[in-house]
Amino acid sequence: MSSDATPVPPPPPAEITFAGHFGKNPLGGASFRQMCARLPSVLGQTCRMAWRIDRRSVLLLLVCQIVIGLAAAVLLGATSRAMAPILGEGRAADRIESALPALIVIAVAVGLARVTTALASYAEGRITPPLTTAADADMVEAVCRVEASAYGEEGFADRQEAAEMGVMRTTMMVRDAQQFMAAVIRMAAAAGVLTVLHPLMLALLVLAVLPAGVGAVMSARVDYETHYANVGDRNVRGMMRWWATTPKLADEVRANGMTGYLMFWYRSLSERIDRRTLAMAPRLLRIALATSALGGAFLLAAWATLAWLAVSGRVGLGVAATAVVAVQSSLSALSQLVSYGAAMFHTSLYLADMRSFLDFAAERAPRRGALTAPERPEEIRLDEVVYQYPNKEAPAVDRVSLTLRRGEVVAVVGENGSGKSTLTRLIIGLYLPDKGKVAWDGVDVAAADPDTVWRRTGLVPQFFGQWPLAVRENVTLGQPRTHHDTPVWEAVDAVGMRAPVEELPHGLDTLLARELWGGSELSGGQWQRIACSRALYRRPPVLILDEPTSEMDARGEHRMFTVLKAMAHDRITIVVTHRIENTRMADRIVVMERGRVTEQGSYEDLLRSGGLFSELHALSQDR
Ligand SMILES: Nc1ncnc2c1ncn2[C@@H]1O[C@H](COP(=O)(O)OP(=O)(O)OP(=O)(O)O)[C@@H](O)[C@H]1O
Repeated sequence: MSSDATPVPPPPPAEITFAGHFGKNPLGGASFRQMCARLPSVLGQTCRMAWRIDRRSVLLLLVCQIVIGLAAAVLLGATSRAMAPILGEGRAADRIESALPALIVIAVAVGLARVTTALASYAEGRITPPLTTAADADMVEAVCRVEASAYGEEGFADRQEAAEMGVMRTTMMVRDAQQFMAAVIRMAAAAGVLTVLHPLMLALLVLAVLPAGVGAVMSARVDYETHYANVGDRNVRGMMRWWATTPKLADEVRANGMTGYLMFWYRSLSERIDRRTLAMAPRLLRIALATSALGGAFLLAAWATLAWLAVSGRVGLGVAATAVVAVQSSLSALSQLVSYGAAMFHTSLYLADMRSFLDFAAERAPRRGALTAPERPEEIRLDEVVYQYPNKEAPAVDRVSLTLRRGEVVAVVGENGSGKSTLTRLIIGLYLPDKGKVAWDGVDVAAADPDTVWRRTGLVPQFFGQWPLAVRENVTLGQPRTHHDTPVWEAVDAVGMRAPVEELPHGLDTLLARELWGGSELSGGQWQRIACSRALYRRPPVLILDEPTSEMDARGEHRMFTVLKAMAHDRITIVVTHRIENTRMADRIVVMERGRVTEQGSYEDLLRSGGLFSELHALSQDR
């Protein structure tokens, strides 16, 4: 029986899986043969990626592999030649002397193999870091370049998380491929020698190692299944880790007593991930035991066959001794082949996720057309514009027709969720309408190169970046207009931030990141002023401010609107605001309700009309 006195248990984290209808486990229907068949394509993919990065190192790596293989073959041949005199009749000194040429060849082959192995690892070390950097940069760029609407698609974040694993695996893929190739070459050399001795030996050896190969691939499969089941949870856990530990939210977390819940939540999620991982352990153990037992039995048979061949006189003692070396060598090469083959197969699964995400992102890169947005648009016309977010029942913006003119300041007001922010994003082409048209001086934004549109826009969003960069870059966003700081100071002045910036330890050079060594922090309102200065610095022909003064003091707000008004004559300015008093400065006010524009007009007109605007105004006065 629960009562108000018994503490209510905290809710556990929601169950999240990557299995939404866009996520498809590539292992779902793959057979063992199909999986093995992936290896050549992974090898090819690795080669192509590495070739693009550093051809000389790839060539060096290939030459090294061939030399290592040849050295292994020469070593075995020379061992066979040395064994005959060493195991023969006569004085020890004479036997060693006649084996000497072969022994020297062995020493040279061993030395050569060591040197080339070192060179191969040097070449691999040169390829891997830039390869990983390239894969990582490709990922970041792919995400930065997609249409903003793609972020809302189901499975986007989970697919991205799965793809990140592919980026991490690139750190191992060249080494795995190199070791795999080296094993193939060593195998070929040893197998050649063994086949000459007795074909049965080779067959038995393959049988001895094959179970381990099957086991490694089966284990990789189980491991990937676990990874796949955990992708969603790991994604959320990673995000939650940031939210729980970032200094930006430290006050909220502490003062609201949330630490306990966050830790419970984090641990529950981690334990759920661990439970899935541990549930796989018995399966992995069964695979390991079965395959080791089978492999051991076949290996025993291989040694027994060799003993039988030697005892029955079918091969000489010298040949049998060489066979021992060849068996050992091919056994280790086969094990290497199997374990790196499995590792490559494993990597291929993650690379497939990475590839599929990059393709998914490429399909969502803007493909709008080659029209150029006008340099300084005279008017932006919205014609029956409709936009609905994925998985939403109703459009956020519904059949809106509106004309915005240069020199005009338009204020957009309306209750929370009425579609104001979405409307501003449609005006500047961040989203494209599902129906209807947004045109800048007649140029359809949906058919214009988005870069030409965004070169002409400045946006202060509700949630703006507090970039861990210097003050200067926080204003210019890395797009300086001049070699000197005059325009930066103008933008800083316009929002009343000169004195606070001058008081910072290094002025415009001060790093705005308290977490980083030497960084400083601004207050919430000061950050918002900096965000506004960014938009002013750009001097854009289309300026959009979404609740730009929500955190500012009265002086800052007054200053901001005065500046906006002063610079409004040669641009289209749109201000979204909840402070009805602020709309006095606008030439026109647009009122939104449930995605529709229900009223338009001047401050006085709307007050008189008795609609939602006058109601909101009355509420704002009723304190
Ligand atoms: N990224 C998104 N994905 C899905 N739905 C969204 C997204 N952004 C907004 N919405 C939905 O679209 C509708 C309009 O949201 P919008 O942010 O445009 O409203 P708003 O008028 O700016 O609200 P506020 O005054 O709270 O800022 C809301 O129902 C909201 O839930």
